[in-house]
Amino acid sequence: MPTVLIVLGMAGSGKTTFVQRLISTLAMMGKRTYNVNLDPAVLEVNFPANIDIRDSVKYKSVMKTYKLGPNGAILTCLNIFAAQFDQVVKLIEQKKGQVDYVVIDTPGQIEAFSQSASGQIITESLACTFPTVNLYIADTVRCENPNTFTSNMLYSLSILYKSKLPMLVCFNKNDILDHTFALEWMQDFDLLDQNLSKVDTYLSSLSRSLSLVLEEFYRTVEACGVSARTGKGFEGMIETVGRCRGEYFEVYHREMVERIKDRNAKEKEALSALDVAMKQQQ
Ligand SMILES: Nc1nc2c(ncn2[C@@H]2O[C@H](COP(=O)(O)OP(=O)(O)OP(=O)(O)O)[C@@H](O)[C@H]2O)c(=O)[nH]1
Repeated sequence: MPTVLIVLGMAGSGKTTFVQRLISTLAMMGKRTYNVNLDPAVLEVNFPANIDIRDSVKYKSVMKTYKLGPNGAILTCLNIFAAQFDQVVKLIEQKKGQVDYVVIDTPGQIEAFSQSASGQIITESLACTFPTVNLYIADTVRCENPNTFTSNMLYSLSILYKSKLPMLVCFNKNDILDHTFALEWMQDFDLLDQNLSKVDTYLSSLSRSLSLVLEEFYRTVEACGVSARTGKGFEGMIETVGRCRGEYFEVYHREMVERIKDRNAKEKEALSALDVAMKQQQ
């Protein structure tokens, strides 16, 4: 059964470069990948995509037809694609004996996928069929600012809660700046606090209060440092993905099946109530 890796991160964090490096590292390790591009607005896909959202929905014509701006058009393309996503799952299922990893690149604007209904539908469709792990890409250089570090941690926390799937935070661009400080901040609140007081603004005191809330999250989540540009840290990261896959089976899968069962039962109940109401009206 292949492991699905959903690559998410803020604009410019290096998602696409990361996906390219991930695919090439896995190939060098003798692993077979099935690659999916979910960014409808990208001009060129710089990795060998087996499925490309742009083959099904045309971003420019969606913009024109529905008179939408760039973000609205990305959301609409994802909605259209999510409605046919069961076909993508079927395609991957057919390949499951020939594939070790399914690698998914998401749109540049993180919220278009991570906070949208279509993103949730796509994630759930994959995760109820295959072991699925979210890879959150954070820009290490930007995280040097403790407020930006906290924003990234909050964002990944919100994705963890929304998707209820194992999460691996990858501090990218560690060829420019070593990521060890970020791992230390995740383990040592006092150290982060000292750094927050160096940039003492209203935002820092908010970040400080939020950091206490985040302590539990830091205990749950896996984190590592990588450079998508040089490939540094990728083999270790792939090893950690293996642990996350284990967690999916031990913790997350059972909860997901229960959640889906519960939702289906509620939908069935609502439909039969609607049926009764319509019959009474006739
Ligand atoms: N030094 C260095 N630069 C990197 C690394 N990863 C990505 N970059 C650079 O960061 C910039 C953004 O990278 P992308 O891969 O386009 O990032 P993205 O998150 O996909 O960007 P959008 O999809 O446009 O939001 C590019 O200039 C990359 O060359 C890295 O590990 N090290």
